[in-house]
Amino acid sequence: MALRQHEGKTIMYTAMGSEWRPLGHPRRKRPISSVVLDKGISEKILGDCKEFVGNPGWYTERGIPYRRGYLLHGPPGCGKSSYITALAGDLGFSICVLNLSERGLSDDRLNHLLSVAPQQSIILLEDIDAAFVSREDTPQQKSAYEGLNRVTFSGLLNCLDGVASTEARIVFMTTNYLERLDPALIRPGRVDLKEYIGWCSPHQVEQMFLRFYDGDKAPAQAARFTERVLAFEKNVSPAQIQGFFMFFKHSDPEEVIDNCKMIWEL
Ligand SMILES: Nc1ncnc2c1ncn2[C@@H]1O[C@H](COP(=O)(O)OP(=O)(O)OP(=O)(O)O)[C@@H](O)[C@H]1O
Repeated sequence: MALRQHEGKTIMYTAMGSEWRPLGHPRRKRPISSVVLDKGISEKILGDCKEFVGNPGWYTERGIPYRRGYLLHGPPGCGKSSYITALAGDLGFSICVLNLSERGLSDDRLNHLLSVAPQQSIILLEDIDAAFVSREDTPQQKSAYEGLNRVTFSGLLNCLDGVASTEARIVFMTTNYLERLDPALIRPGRVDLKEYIGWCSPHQVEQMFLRFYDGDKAPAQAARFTERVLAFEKNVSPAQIQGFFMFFKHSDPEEVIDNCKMIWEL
């Protein structure tokens, strides 16, 4: 009954004390095609996850813990969170969001939470760089973190290594700053697939346009829009383009093309 009620929806969980609670109402599944990534990236990650979820035997036969870690890195507003949400929907998984910087989240509590996470869920550790400083950072930077009741770096590594269960365990981490992460955190076994989710490529600009505008003229208009945007030689995120299209949502596509410099001004 509960399952049928949530069909077509993605449940987000947040940690409350030592348990997981649904965060708001289940969200309508976001189609994975609505997140426009550069060519091949979405297929690569989705394919990897499906392969993993569909082959428990491969892991047990080899005595390998049945878990897989992913890291999406890149600038803000390029679709990391949106993609993970859409991916969860596609897999029929829920998402357990953990904020490692949260005060009061000790190593023990983290360990417990990971072991009681709902079945068929993705564990999402967002902005993983904010929780820890790299071992190469200065003592001053490190001391800012001391004295807080928080997860320790080695505690997190232990928890990640210990996340083993008979069902598929998928952990996603995101960061805007790959270079700030300690190599120990992202070594194979903890992070098995790393993917850069970056500023829009020409392909993405064009696809974003086509998601908003249709009709016979749309392909030619999308090509012109892309050319104009690229002529500025500025980085642009899908979130910026989306915001721009929303601003012009009642306008004619030609007006949208003519005003594309506003992408960076809204
Ligand atoms: N690649 C994309 N395709 C379609 N929409 C996108 C894409 N990237 C971002 N958006 C839109 O921009 C907004 C912000 O995106 P999102 O939160 O997924 O970015 P993010 O990369 O996770 O950013 P941050 O690093 O700040 O967490 C969302 O409303 C989303 O719909």
